[in-house]
Amino acid sequence: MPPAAVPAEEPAAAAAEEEQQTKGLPALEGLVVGSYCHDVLLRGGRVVGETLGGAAAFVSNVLDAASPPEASFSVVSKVGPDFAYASAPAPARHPPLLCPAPTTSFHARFSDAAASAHAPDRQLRRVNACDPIYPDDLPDSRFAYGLAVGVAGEVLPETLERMIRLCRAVLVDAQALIRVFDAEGGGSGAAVRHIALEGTPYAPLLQRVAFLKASSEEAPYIGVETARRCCCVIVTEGRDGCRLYWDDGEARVAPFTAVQVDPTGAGDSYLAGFAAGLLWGLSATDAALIGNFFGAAAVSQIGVPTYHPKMLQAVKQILEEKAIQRSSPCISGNMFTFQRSNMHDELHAALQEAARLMCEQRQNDTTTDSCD
Ligand SMILES: Nc1ncnc2c1ncn2[C@@H]1O[C@H](COP(=O)(O)OP(=O)(O)O)[C@@H](O)[C@H]1O
Ligand SMILES: O=P([O-])([O-])O[C@@H]1[C@@H](O)[C@H](O)[C@@H](O)[C@H](O)[C@@H]1O
Repeated sequence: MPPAAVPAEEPAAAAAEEEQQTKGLPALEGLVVGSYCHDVLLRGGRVVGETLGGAAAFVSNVLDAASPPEASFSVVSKVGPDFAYASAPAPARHPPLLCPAPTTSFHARFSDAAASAHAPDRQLRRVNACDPIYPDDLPDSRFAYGLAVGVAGEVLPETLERMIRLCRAVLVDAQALIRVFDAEGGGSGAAVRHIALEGTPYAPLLQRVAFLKASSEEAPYIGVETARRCCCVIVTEGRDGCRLYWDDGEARVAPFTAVQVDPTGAGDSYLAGFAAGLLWGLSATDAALIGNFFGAAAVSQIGVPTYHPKMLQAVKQILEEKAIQRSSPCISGNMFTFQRSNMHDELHAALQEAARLMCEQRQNDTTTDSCD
């Protein structure tokens, strides 16, 4: 596999220039690109939740909670004048860019049928779409890592291309690349479908991406066997955890127990937890445990979760202890380590204890409504 963010066939001079530009970077600064949205959760035709959504909201929540102290990040997100989460009581913590178009909005319909771990758990309709994020909307700075996390096609191919130029390593959520939106149906919004990644303008960029994450529902559209030759592919499998595929290896990573009340944001929180794990210096397979942990935390609450301070303290302590064993954060190095380390099982067991705190918090919670 080539070094994470350097394209295999890019001219040496351009690669050298890019390397030069990324020297002197603020150690672990990140760039999150994707818009916030309004989520309306429906069950049996009844609204059971209205929340802040968009991968950027879930991702920034996890990065704020779990990144190492020296790591900071910027969010590039667009919303309209109707954005409902600009101020208290629960504002989006990283301010978005304001556009004349309305805020992107999704209706998520949950079915009553018991879902298997791999069945689609919701039908999504996009009701409003804000403006795309253009390359010029990105800051003129260099970043250690970037997360491309669009939900409504807002991360344009040229925007992803610029992210790849600005960031040493880019992690991409497949939902930013393969979603298409059918024609609006009588005010009820556009149905969300997937198309094959191959043949889209994003496909040639894959070899310059470090990690591509897809849910098991999205995985058939990205073509895991082809994609793993370009970058490390992560397939999340709901309550079964996840699998990683790189060019010459693969790994299954065990999940954490959770009481699922709302699956929204699990994939987003997973990706941010995974990135945080890399920032702490873990190998990809070990970092996937942090992804699984925050995925489980996301399904335990409706909307963007709040983390119990005791639980967060426990997770940070675990990561600090494990970080003592790291040589340098993988994300700021040239190469990633993929294999599980010999502390993988120990890390899982320690996080399982923190997950237990999360379940206790949930049991003490008086909320009775659930989307699941
Ligand atoms: N019911 C669950 N119990 C425990 N962990 C879960 C559950 N659902 C999701 N997760 C965690 O969140 C990750 C992402 O969830 P998944 O449903 O696969 O993604 P998406 O939200 O994109 O459909 C999973 O890999 C797993 O680690
Ligand atoms: O649940 P998940 O796949 O991680 O991500 C979700 C998106 O698929 C959805 O479009 C958006 O409205 C949610 O807020 C959330 O970002």
